[in-house]
Amino acid sequence: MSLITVKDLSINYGARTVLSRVSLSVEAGEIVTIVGPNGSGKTSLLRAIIGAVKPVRGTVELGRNVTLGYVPQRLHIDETLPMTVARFLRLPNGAKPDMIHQALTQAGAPDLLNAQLSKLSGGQFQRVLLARALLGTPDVLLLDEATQGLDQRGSAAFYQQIEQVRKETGCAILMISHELHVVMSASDRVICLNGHVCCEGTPAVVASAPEYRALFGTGTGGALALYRHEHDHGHDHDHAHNHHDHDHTEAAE
Ligand SMILES: Nc1ncnc2c1ncn2[C@@H]1O[C@H](COP(=O)(O)OP(=O)(O)OP(=O)(O)O)[C@@H](O)[C@H]1O
Repeated sequence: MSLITVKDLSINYGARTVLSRVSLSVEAGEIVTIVGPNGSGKTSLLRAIIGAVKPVRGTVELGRNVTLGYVPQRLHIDETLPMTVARFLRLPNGAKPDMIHQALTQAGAPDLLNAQLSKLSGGQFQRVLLARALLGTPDVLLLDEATQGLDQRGSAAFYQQIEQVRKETGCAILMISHELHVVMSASDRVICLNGHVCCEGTPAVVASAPEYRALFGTGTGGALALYRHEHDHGHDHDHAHNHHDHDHTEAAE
């Protein structure tokens, strides 16, 4: 059984449909990356998986005893409030010091224990959020654009840490990223989302799919083009749509 099975999921905000009939699954130990333009419903999908958004259609099923760890896109901390990393990590469930130490070590930040949250750099803060998610010893780690605001070196280091976490803990990872050229190599599977699943498969398969190229262009410069691009490719054109090795049916547009 899959760790996560999303079937035919649709999400509306008011009258607006932001996700339409999305199906996907996450298997043990794999790294799956979701890419897609701004506003394509990536965050909404993760939030539906953790149960924070209620879908209007479809289901999210977790495998038996599967636990999720969630690293949000951003978290606002009151900067005037003095709080150490240790206290922040102890807060939700009263984690024990040795668990906190282990989680920080796995997140690549064992030295931050007594640092003040407000003094951390963006990269350090992301590692603390990662440690917080790891405290629950998750079977699947969900990461929402965890490297936003980091420079390229910082985000490459963060993704290396993620691969290290998978190696050490065996957990699966479902992450959102816009840094395609960085995550492509670190992903077993890529899902390209734009209100619906445009295409999915191994990084190589997705990179050469016409749906993906229509959104991202080709080459590493495509990541930038993504943010200027309107979703203007049709799904009833005469070019081939190879929806590789998965069984979802194309969502109605
Ligand atoms: N709580 C909400 N109420 C109303 N609209 C929302 C809500 N949350 C998100 N939206 C809208 O739904 C659409 C999808 O948002 P979502 O954050 O899921 O996309 P995204 O792909 O993660 O975007 P980004 O890459 O910018 O983070 C956006 O147009 C957003 O403005």
